[in-house]
Amino acid sequence: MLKYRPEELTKLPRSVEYKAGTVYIIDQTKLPAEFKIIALRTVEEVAEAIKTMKVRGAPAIGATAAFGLALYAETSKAKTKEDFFAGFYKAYETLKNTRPTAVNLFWALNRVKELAEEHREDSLDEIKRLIVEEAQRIADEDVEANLRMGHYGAEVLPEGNVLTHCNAGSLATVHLGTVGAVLRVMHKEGTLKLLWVDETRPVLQGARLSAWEYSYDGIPLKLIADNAAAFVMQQGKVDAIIVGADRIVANGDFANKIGTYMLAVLAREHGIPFFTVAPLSTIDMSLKSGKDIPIEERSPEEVLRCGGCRVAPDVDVYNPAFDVTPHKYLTGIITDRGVVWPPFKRNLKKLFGEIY
Ligand SMILES: CSC[C@H]1O[C@H](OP(=O)(O)O)[C@H](O)[C@@H]1O
Repeated sequence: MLKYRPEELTKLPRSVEYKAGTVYIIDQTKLPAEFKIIALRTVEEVAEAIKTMKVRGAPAIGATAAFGLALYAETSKAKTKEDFFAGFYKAYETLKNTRPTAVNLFWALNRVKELAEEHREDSLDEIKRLIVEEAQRIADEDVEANLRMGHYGAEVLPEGNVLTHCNAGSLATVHLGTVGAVLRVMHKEGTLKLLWVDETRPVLQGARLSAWEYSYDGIPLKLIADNAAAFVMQQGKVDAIIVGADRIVANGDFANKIGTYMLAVLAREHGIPFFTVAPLSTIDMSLKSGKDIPIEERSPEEVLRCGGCRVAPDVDVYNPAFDVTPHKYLTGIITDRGVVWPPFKRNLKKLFGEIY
């Protein structure tokens, strides 16, 4: 039973919206210094915003890409269906090639593409209308999924101090967050005593984004360097760890921001419950193991600089944006259809079998 509505859980606006051929996003590269909403008016601008992480976070990326297709549909000057679909597929490829790890991107793009193809015999105006409608539906469903996950997660996380990594908050989704929804419901219920926020080098999604959005909503938190997480756990100051996910595969292995695997091993060492939370649109049942997940490598500049200052000489850099945590370290997977417990391979298969 959902006790709270989004507006009772956060004062933030949605992270991405669409209106009449324009995609509006919060420019996350400007936070925390500046809260700025920017307008994206071409597919290329949408793609660039995803690539440069002006908008980031698996579900937010998916919804933004879907709105990119809506933007194409609503602004296309094509006179024939053949020309329209030629441009549609070009837009689809441009958006598909932005970032490789978060499966929500491909899930959202394919959902819109398949709908458009199913209605190829309809009028061009009807096809355009359906594309825009489906993109909006994807965004609205994300908010409802987050609301459900918030309630499910708050039921299973123990009362006390929670540690999180990166940002899987409202900014990483259309609204509320995945981790963010759980933390906000716990805060509402009085069961979240303190939130430990990992700064999350090199892009600092924790320090710049999580610290900003959770303090904005009044959640008590302490920001720590990534290297301090183990010490905080060793002092017995963490009662649970909850992180987002960019791709969960059929056996429960999952990709998430670099540094997640380290936390999982430490949680096991210290007997701390370790959860990931993600909607079904983040689960890729086509991959059997985490070894199959494509891991994005980003620019060396992200590591060579911090807060705009150069922090290292011009040396070789390895900058994987994600790592893969084996399912054996997971206590549970909080989804919008309930909590999935071990054995993950069997229970994920059962969950998807009941739905599809
Ligand atoms: C709610 S999914 C958030 C997920 O996405 C982040 O990656 P990035 O900031 O590179 O888009 C991170 O892995 C979060 O856990």
